[in-house]
Amino acid sequence: MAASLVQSGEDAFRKMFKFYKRRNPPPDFCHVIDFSGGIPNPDPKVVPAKLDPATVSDVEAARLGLQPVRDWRAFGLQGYPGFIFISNPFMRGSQPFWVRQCLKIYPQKPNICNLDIHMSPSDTQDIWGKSVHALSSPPSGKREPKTLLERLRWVTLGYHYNWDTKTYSADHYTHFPADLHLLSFQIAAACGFPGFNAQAGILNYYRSDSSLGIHVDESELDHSQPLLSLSFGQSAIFLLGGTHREDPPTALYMHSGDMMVMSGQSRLLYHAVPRIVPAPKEHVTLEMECCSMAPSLQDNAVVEPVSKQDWAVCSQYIQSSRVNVTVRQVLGPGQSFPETLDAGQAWTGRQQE
Ligand SMILES: O=C(O)CCC(=O)C(=O)O
Ligand SMILES: [Fe+2]
Repeated sequence: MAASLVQSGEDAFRKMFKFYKRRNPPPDFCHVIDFSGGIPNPDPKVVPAKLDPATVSDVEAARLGLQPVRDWRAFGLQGYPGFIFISNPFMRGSQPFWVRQCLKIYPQKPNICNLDIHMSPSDTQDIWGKSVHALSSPPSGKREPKTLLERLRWVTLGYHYNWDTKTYSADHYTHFPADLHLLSFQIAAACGFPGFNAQAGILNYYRSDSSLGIHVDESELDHSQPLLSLSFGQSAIFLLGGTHREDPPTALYMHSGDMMVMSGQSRLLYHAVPRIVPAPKEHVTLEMECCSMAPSLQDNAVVEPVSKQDWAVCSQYIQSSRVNVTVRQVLGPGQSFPETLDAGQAWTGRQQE
């Protein structure tokens, strides 16, 4: 049985991935679980998840642009212990701040992005600044070269993930953004993981035809801490599989503002994003009302108002794109990288090959 699956190359996960990626004819999305709204056809797998509202005060949540934890709509999935889906817990008008951070701030140096591979640091120094003019101008009708922002595919934060060796290393670390660190700390605390320490982040930038292949995130050395995932902009079909690559997955919609927490037995599950789909209209228009947000902000808020100019660029970008942020704790308390995993040596070795 296993041999025939391997021969045909069509195990259940790959089959499902191809099904949802297909353009012609487009797939039927009727089996994709949608946690947003009232869940008109509740899927029997979906169960309410219990959070811990006492761990995050309403004031602390509001500083980050989050609703009080008791109002969050959180779900689990039968058969996936430790998986928690939080359906957009952001206060209306606060997503634009996080979108702006993902597009304008987090791609800045010393963070690392895909463009660094073929460009010099001075060329990738100011991706936002070099892109805003073209992105704010009305289309000229001519074929314009893509801006750096449009060519951005990934950014790494904190311990920078090495895509070749699939490792993190002690000597490849830069300061993790404090605002995202605090947001992650509070989300994890509400989900029963007090003390979560965001040490690495990967931002993925998806265009409408992008996808992300089947993988498991296992490079972190401490798997007792959850993996957090936040999404903004257009929606995605997310496939959540099992502990084996070929296990059949469950398909979920991930909309703007939605969060996933993969913990416990679900921390090391295979997953993939076969397709980006247009966001339901009301999600983007209502949730992204940024200019009405300013009066409701507290004095010590982390979330700041986004200027009209910045928002013009961000809103144009997310009309056809999705940004996903995964946040990871790499090391447990007191843990350090083993000597043998010195990525400096591993890296040199590869270059000499
Ligand atoms: O885009 C997503 O929803 C998933 C991203 C992901 O799996 C990753 O960055 O490891
Ligand atoms: Fe992943």
